[in-house]
Amino acid sequence: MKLLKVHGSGNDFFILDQSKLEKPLSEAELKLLAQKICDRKSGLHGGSDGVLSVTAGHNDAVVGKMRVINADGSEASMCGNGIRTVARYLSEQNNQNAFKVETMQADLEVKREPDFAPGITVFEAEISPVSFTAKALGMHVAGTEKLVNESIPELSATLKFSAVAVPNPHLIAFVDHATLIGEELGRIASYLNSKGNPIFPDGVNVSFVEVLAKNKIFVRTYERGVGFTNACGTAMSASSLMYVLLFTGKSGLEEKITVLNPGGMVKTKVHQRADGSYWMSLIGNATFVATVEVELSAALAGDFSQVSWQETGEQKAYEHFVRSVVKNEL
Ligand SMILES: N[C@H](CCC[C@H](N)C(=O)O)C(=O)O
Repeated sequence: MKLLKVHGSGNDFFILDQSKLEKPLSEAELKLLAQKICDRKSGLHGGSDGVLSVTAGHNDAVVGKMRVINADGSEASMCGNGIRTVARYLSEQNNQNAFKVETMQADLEVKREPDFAPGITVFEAEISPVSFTAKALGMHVAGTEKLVNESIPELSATLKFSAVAVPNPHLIAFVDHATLIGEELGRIASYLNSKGNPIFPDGVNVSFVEVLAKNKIFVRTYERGVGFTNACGTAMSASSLMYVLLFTGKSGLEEKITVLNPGGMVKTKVHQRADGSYWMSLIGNATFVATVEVELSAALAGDFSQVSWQETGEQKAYEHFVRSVVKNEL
């Protein structure tokens, strides 16, 4: 079975193109495969944040379909960093640079963009649909249908939170630098992703955001189904939306925002449609790290003793990009 090790801003995945398999995996196999190969200790070559399953799109205009399986085996409706890598994979498979990718709730536009630096292939992805409703978020906060810059005393006596689904659920707080790098994020996020918590019973991605300058933010995220990751594309998009709504207002629409994260940097734009709804553009690297071959039966058993791992050489270019370009942005 062939896999492709990829990352978007250091948020890493294995792409599994199921259209190349004799028989698609069962739901149970797909879940178990993610749990086995993603494990950071016992997984495939250091594991990953998740698996991106690619299959044929629902019609010719939609080049492929992406499903997102987190490292714990749970499925998410969207993955912003992941869809850029799937877009590049489908672009090279089909020799197209602009097309749509089917996701759980929408067919999303993707397109090739100019490289950020030598060897840094870049794609732009549409992040949509966006909803603030408690229902879309799976959120239960007493008497709260929409949470925008409000306190949640059960979580924190000081922080103010916003909740937005893009369409996966995000809880976001704007904080100072000490809080950004402190323990609060892990404490709050692990509680909200613990079994039986009454606020987000299905879990939630939690991000702390520091405003570094006008149209420049730093986003640190604890992801549902994964834990702390280098970056979370939907979180960076959701944080950009909240930055515009809470700090710049309408003048911030259509402006390019630089979003830094522990794994690197992306650019975002926030758009508003005539009907008042929002969507975002997420622009960032789609790095292919290695091509991988492993027997499915061995992978499902967590046996990675007979794996073929061929590095592409792109990771060196990415690390140079982070050292040179990204560090200068901080
Ligand atoms: N952990 C997320 C899915 C992956 C999203 C993230 N990796 C991204 O780039 O958007 C969730 O359960 O909603």
